[in-house]
Amino acid sequence: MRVAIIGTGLIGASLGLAFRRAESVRTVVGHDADNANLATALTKGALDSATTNLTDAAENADVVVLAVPPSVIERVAEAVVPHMADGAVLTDVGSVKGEVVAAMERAVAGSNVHVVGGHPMAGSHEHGPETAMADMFVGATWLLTPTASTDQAALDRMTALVADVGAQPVVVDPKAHDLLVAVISHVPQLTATTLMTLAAERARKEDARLLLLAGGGFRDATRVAASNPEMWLQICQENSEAIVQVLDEYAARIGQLRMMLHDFDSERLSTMLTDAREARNAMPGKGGVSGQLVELRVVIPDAPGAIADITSTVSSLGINIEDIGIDHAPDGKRGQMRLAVNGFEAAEKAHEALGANGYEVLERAS
Ligand SMILES: NC(=O)c1ccc[n+]([C@@H]2O[C@H](COP(=O)([O-])OP(=O)(O)OC[C@H]3O[C@@H](n4cnc5c(N)ncnc54)[C@H](O)[C@@H]3O)[C@@H](O)[C@H]2O)c1
Ligand SMILES: O=C(O)C(=O)C[C@]1(C(=O)O)C=C[C@@H](O)C=C1
Repeated sequence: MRVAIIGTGLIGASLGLAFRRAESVRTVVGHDADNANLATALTKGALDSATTNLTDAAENADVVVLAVPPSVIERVAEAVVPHMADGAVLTDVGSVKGEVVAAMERAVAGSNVHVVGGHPMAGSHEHGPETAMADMFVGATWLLTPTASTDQAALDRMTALVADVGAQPVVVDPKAHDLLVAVISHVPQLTATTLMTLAAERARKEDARLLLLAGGGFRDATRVAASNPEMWLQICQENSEAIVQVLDEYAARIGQLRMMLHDFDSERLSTMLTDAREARNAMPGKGGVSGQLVELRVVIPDAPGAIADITSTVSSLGINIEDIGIDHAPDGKRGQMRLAVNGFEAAEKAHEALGANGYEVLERAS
């Protein structure tokens, strides 16, 4: 299969790297309006070939993936469709679907090109091809958003392609998609933004040391506040209706929480904290992991080879690291590495081996 990727930024280049390892993909051609991003994607090995001409990229492609910002999807779709092969599939990776899918369907009207909207639930707060990763979609959910007019064979083709890059395809209606992601992606981003702004302003006005005090909790809760503002402005604009609906509910819940604290209603507060804890612990982990994920927190010095020593100690036991992250201490001299492994037995073994190598380890179900 020949695939064209339009927009070789973070998601487009990651997809190119993943496609080039996928069995069903023979050739990956890329185009980007920014020549530097196109060249970086090519150098990173995300593309078999690159072209600065948009319509050349779409020529003879079996699948064209639009990995551009949501606001330009319609314009780019209109430009590529007349050049696409008979029966080809036009898809996208945009974070919003209702309006975007409708725009792509308008662009294919009268042609024999089939639209299947898509949205990988994986990414990062970074942007651009420099931080692209071949494994970005492994184990991630990939939402596919057919409509009443979607061709079943095109949906089947996209389902197989998504599975071929290691993701889990999930079919959902475009409007329903927008409300779902408002809850689990868009409002969380705005919450992180609000929290970060609050802390940064207090640090500026009251105590400059405030942000130095931040531990893993604040860092985890605000990571996505470092995302690309231009992209989020577009996401907010395109999904404002659903976001406002969820923000209203969120604001009402914050109001209830405030009242519980004001009146110190320990019973209701305790119920809320307990329910949230249970829901968080029951959250499905990384796709493909059938057992209980257990997190090991390992204190690491800021020294060459420390990360490699920890990961090789665990992998030499034949234990797969399912997830990994590092929280840096504000002084930059130490940090905590978070490793998730599958099951308590594996966690015990890894814990013991790391302890024997002199590392301080904390273990908990994740
Ligand atoms: N970043 C994430 O975590 C994430 C996750 C899932 C989906 N998405 C979606 O993926 C899409 C791309 O996001 P990204 O994070 O890769 O952004 P990015 O900024 O890294 O990449 C976008 C690329 O599109 C290019 N581009 C812009 N206008 C263009 C045009 N008219 N023609 C050709 N190329 C053009 C840019 O030069 C850039 O290289 C967006 O629709 C976003 O909503 C992002
Ligand atoms: O930063 C990350 O880890 C993300 O995966 C980003 C994230 C998300 O909210 O989950 C952000 C927007 C995209 O549409 C999909 C993914």
